[in-house]
Amino acid sequence: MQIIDGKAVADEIKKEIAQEVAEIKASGGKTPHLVAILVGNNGASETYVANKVKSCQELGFNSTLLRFDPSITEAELLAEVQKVNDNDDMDGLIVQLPLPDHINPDKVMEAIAPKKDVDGFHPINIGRMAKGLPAYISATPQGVLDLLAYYNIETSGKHCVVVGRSQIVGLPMSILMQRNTKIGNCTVTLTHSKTKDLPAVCATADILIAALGRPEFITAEYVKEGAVVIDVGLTRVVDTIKKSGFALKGDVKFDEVAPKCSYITPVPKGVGPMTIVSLMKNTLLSAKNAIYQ
Ligand SMILES: Nc1nc(=O)c2c([nH]1)NC[C@@H]1CN(c3ccc(C(=O)N[C@@H](CCC(=O)O)C(=O)O)cc3)C=[N+]21
Repeated sequence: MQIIDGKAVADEIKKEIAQEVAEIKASGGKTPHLVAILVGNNGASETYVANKVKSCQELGFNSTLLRFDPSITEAELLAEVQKVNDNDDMDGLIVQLPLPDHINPDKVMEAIAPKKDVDGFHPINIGRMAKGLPAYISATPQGVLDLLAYYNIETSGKHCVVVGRSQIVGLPMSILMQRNTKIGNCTVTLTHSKTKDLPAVCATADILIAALGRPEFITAEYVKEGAVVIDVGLTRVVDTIKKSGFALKGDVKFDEVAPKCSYITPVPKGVGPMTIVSLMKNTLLSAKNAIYQ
């Protein structure tokens, strides 16, 4: 059994990106600029956005954090998105989710110019990704692909079971794993809350990707001997012993599942750090006009 070290892989890729950005700057090219919009003050969102801004600083990117009060109207937020769309210096825009209930996230995602949609959430990018055309691929699924590639994990012909059909992880993950690409060519089963006999279905997986958002839901009975298990879950659970008052839990009950696996990602330091790296990579692609000319 091998534990996939997402943090170490992320750090290595970050070094490569920083090197490339230094070269771009030295030759007078465009410094990548990522803009993050944060509405309200959700504790977890604060941490994630702070991590993104910090990564920009480490890699030599410019970054702008636009914070808005939770009372901002949908129309006002859409106008703010438009301002970023119209600003040629700004290469990438992410609007941190979740948004307050009175704002429709789909409307906001659709308002972001596809060429600045480094989250890969715009219908154009999802459609282009599904067709195998150049597109921004959403950061978490891209991070999972990069981890599988880094560890030379064979995917072709394997049965991949994805648990969870979210627009930002489960659904794109299932599309990516079946594509005719180096990491791909899986037979994919996308499971969700209405799936019958979920433990039995999961137990047929060569590659099991857990992205349902329920802490420690995937126990040993869901896992086949020798499977590759990728844990995308990240839930804050109250833990009064911890200084922060919470512990981070994945969707997989690590201690009982790990002994059965060939490879497994931990939480934290698994998929999470790769998500941020993917976002940085997409922002660099945007600054280079590599996806949209
Ligand atoms: N528009 C938008 N784009 C996103 O990409 C997006 C989002 N909204 N909303 C929330 C999710 C969540 N997400 C994470 C990013 C980094 C870590 C990460 O760095 N995790 C560290 C630990 C972080 C910690 O200590 O809390 C780890 O797993 O080791 C986790 C989760 C991006 N998201």
